[in-house]
Amino acid sequence: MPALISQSPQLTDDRPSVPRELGRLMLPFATLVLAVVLAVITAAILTTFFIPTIRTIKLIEKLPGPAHWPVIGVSYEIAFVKKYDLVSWLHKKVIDGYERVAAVWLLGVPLVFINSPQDVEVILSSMKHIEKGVEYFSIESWLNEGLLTSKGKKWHMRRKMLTPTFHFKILEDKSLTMYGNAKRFVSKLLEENGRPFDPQDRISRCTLDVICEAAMGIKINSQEDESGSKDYLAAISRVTTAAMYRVLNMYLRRDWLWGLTSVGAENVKDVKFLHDYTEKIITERKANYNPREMKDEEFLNDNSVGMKKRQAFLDKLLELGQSMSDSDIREEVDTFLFEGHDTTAVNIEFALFELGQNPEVQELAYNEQFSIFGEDEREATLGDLQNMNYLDRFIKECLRLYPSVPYISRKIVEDVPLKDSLTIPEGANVVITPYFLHRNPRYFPDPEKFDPDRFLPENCAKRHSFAYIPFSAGPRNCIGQKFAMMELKVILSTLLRFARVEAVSHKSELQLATVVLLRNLGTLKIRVLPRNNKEVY
Ligand code: HEM
Repeated sequence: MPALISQSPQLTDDRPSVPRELGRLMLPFATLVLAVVLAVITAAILTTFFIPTIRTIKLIEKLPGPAHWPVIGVSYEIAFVKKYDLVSWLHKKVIDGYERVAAVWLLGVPLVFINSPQDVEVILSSMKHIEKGVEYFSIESWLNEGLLTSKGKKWHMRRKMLTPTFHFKILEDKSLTMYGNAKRFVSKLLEENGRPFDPQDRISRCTLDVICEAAMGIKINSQEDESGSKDYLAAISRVTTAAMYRVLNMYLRRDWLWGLTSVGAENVKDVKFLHDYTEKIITERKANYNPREMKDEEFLNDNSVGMKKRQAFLDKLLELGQSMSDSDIREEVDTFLFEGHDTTAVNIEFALFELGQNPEVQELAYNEQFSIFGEDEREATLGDLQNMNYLDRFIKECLRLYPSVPYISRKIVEDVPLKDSLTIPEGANVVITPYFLHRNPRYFPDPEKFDPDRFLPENCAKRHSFAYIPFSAGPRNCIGQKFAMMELKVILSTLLRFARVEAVSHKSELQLATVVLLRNLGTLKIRVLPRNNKEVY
């Protein structure tokens, strides 16, 4: 072989060598790749960037706020903020030093943080500014146009239709369901035999069982057998984390670009899984739902309008099957399954933590339970719940320090004049943060101190009613507020009656982060011991 090559040197020289040929092809190829990359980036920027009007830009520049690049604003900075640093970053940027409002730009979106209860009242009480802000795009592929994210006529119609499904008469009927699940929950905590553990997973399974049984009419028994909920809860955790990531990296707003990223690709699969999960719930309820059998539950006496038909949530949707498509029903089930279990779960986690941190508060709460039930092991009635004044204050204090929904926003559809000649212009994205409002020392002195007595009637009377808004307020407040308060009371009352919580983790270990809801990112361990050697069953 070497001889052959050396005998025909001209032939080899005349023909272009393979590397040189490749080299010549590489240049146009690289140019093409570069052009495609540039086109993708340009398309991403053009389709992602929100284009404000000159008027909006001018009016926003008149509002107080931190120094930042015009229009692009803090987008480059926020993309590098770690999720556990977001709370302190927001505090430094738009809360501290801004008693009323602070405006910043985020990739063309004018964000106006409203920090005073008086101004919050103007926005939340309005019937005009009821469309959700731009951040909600990040959960739309999952919740579509369910009640939380929908707007305009669709929202009005659905809200009117669904409000009666959370009427107190319906709730009264659900207290037994809640109590059964609460007892199962406490007995599962006691199975840990006083060892330190993180109760997060057990709490989520309990609240998921409650919402499935009480609102969807199906039993998934995930407290007994985690296989029915494990993948659902894991997918919820990933989907909410991905939503937060996307809000912080707003340039990933477009679905096509989002789908090209690894987080986005996983998110598409998770959303499909969550939709399949809720479809199974709907199919199961459809198969078992017999309107005739429900008669006693459905027809409840309402003194103002005579006999009125009231149904629990999913049955109402199924009854309207003709006017609602399968995907209409699914988007509401997705919304209520998530909102109905995760918001209460995160709050119960913080409540157990605070019971452990404050043994004297726990004793007062227990004494109240003892004064109502004594040694009796009967279930809690609606009347009992109404007599739990100290527990009510304890829950309110938990929701003050740890509002499950720490950040809400609205799209401003026409200029909003505030007092002292401040104007929030049309097109602004107003942000209201219950987390920071509830820590405003002007309304809650020594705000980090855990003190249920802040909610004694005489103390509440002195405070602006919009200084405390864990369930938001106005027309788009939480539709499940009464359900949530009742569930929190039933679960915590049952826990206090049969068990005692001891702290293991310290307050300094809290790692609060906004991941759609307010979550603790680390583990918060507690010990649970039987109260007076009482058996739960
Ligand atoms: C501790 C528990 C809860 C808290 C702190 C809470 C808080 C909130 C807040 C602040 C909003 C307004 C969100 C916004 O404007 O973006 C909201 C809306 C909503 N909540 Fe709750 N929630 C809780 C429990 C529940 C439960 C148990 C359900 C269902 C059974 C529920 C269903 C909803 C729905 C569907 C909306 C949207 C209402 C609308 O826009 O018309 N929530 N919630």
